[in-house]
Parts: sequence; structure tokens; C-alpha cells
Amino acid sequence: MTDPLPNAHVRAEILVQALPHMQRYDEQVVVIKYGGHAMGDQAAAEDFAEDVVLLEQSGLKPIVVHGGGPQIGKMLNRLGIKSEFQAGLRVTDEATVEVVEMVLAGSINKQIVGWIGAEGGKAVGLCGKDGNMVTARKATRTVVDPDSRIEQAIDLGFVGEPEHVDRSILDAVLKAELIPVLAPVAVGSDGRTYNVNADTFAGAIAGAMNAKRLLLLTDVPGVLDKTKTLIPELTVDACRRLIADGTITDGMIPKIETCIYALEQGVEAVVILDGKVPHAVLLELFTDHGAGTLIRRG
Ligand SMILES: Nc1ncnc2c1ncn2[C@@H]1O[C@H](COP(=O)(O)OP(=O)(O)O)[C@@H](O)[C@H]1O
Ligand SMILES: CC(=O)N[C@@H](CCC(=O)OP(=O)(O)O)C(=O)O
Repeated sequence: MTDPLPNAHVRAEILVQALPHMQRYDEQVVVIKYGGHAMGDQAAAEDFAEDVVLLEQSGLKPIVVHGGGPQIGKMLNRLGIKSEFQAGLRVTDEATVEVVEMVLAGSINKQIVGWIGAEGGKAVGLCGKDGNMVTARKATRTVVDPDSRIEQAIDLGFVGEPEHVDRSILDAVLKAELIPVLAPVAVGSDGRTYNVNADTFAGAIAGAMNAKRLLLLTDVPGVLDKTKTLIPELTVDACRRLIADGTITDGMIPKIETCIYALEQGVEAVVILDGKVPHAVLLELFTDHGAGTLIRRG
């Protein structure tokens, strides 16, 4: 007979092991970045919301930062606007930034707030523009022309890089025992809206909040080697070698750059893990074996 409630069993088993781990995290901030790919699975999304509520009830201070790349892509497609990426970032013109804000700070943000509410938690959905929480400068990138090998600057439009995080709003929200859910949209010194990569945004939040852990939930088990086997633990130096030899590519590059930045800012450890695994967050924080790839300084 099939188990009618397999995830409830997973959760119960995890909770038996959880107590000593909970003490380790007491009152500590944990930033959880929930990627757009991980969000696609409704059952896993509900488990995710349940985990976030349980963390808050256990005395931790979870902060959720969400992405929504695939969902933005779908909406742009419906509106007949072409998606273009350069160096892993969405080239964001006036029309695109409007859609990005609508999808991220509008529908996805409120959907996650709703999931957490349905699990008995109280979440507050914000973006970086609220109270000038996250200010951004225009992102600059260069690409090397494959034929001439000449480096060229590329204009990404309204793509931002976090410049300053004002933690006072987040402190107030956490003090009120509410769960912040943040969309990676920021404001520039020119008052314009900037689209920030969600991993980068999560790293800036984790750094500013002196988070104990930054968890990056994606759609792969963690960092994989050339044979597609999970690497359970990596140092910063090892990550740099894997980027240089082409093992780490595409969307995993901004994730690793975020990990390195967060560790430099004092975050104790960063974990990249599969958000589609039932109760991935609880497994990582509250069991001995953890999940995904743990990245430490060194
Ligand atoms: N070495 C690697 N290990 C795991 N994933 C990798 C690696 N190199 C590149 N990737 C790619 O990075 C993707 C995760 O980044 P991304 O698609 O941006 O996720 P998200 O939407 O969760 O932010 C994986 O689905 C995979 O295709
Ligand atoms: C500048 C830039 O690329 N911004 C991203 C923001 C969303 C994001 O990062 O979502 P995921 O985490 O699901 O990939 C974008 O427009 O797709």
C-alpha cells in the first residue's frame, strides 16, 4: 500500500532529530532564497511554506528572498516581449522592468505570503524599494568577443547590483515576529526601479543581517561535478577552480559568486540545495546529514 502522507512522515522523522540543532540556531537569522525553478512544484511549495513557519515557531528568524525568472519569462512571452540574457542576467529595458516588478513584487511575492499564511504563519511581503530597504547601482558587465578577443562593455539596462541594505525595516519586521518575504527589486539613486538577480539580492540581505546560514534553493541537488555527482562540501578556493575549469556554468555562477560574497560578509556557511525535495529546509538545518552542497570559507 502506498503511504497516503509520505511528507508528513518525512517531517516527523526530521523533527525527532531536530531538538539539538534548534538550540544551535536559536534567535539566529537564516536567509532562504527560493528560486523560480524550485517554485514550480505545488506540493513542494506547500512543504516549503510549512518549513518556514516551523523555523519561525522554533525560535529562528527566517527571511525569504524569492526569484521568479521562469515566471517572468512566461509573462514576457505572453506580452510578446523578447527575453535576452547576458552573463546570466536578464537584459532589462523599460517595458521589461515593468513586467519584472509586476511578476516579482506582485504575483509571486503575494503567492508566497499566502502559502505561509495558509500554514499558520504571518508573512509580510516587501521588495527592496519599500522604505528604501535595498538601493542599487546600475550593473556593469563585459563580454569577450570570441573572434577578436576584445573585451566589450554590455548595457544591461535596468539591472541593478545592491549598493546598500538598510536593515532597520527588517529588524522591525522580525521583532514583530513576522516573516519577511522579499522580492529582488531595488531602487536606484535616480529613483528608478532596478531588477536584481535574486541570488545576489539574497546574498546582500544575508550579509547585512549577519545571517547564520544562507540557503539557496534551486532545482538541482547542489553543485555537481563533471560526472553529475553531488559535491557535499566545497571551500571558496575549490569553487573558483570549478568555475575556471568549466564545471560550474550558467545560473550556478551567480549562485557561487553570491556564496563567496556572503561568506566574506561574515555569514557562517552557505548551502545550495534542491528546493523540490520534500522539507529540504528542515533536512538541511535540523538533521546531521544535511542536504545539498555546503560552502565554507577557505
Ligand atoms: N556544476 C553545476 N552543478 C549544478 N548545476 C549547475 C552546474 N553548472 C551549471 N548548473 C546549472 O545551474 C542551474 C541553477 O541555476 P538557475 O537556473 O539560475 O536556478 P534558479 O532559478 O534556482 O536560481 C542548474 O539547473 C544547472 O543547469
Ligand atoms: C537581473 C536578473 O536577471 N534578474 C532576474 C530576477 C529573478 C531571478 O533571479 O529569479 P530566479 O532566482 O528564479 O532565477 C530575472 O529577471 O530573471
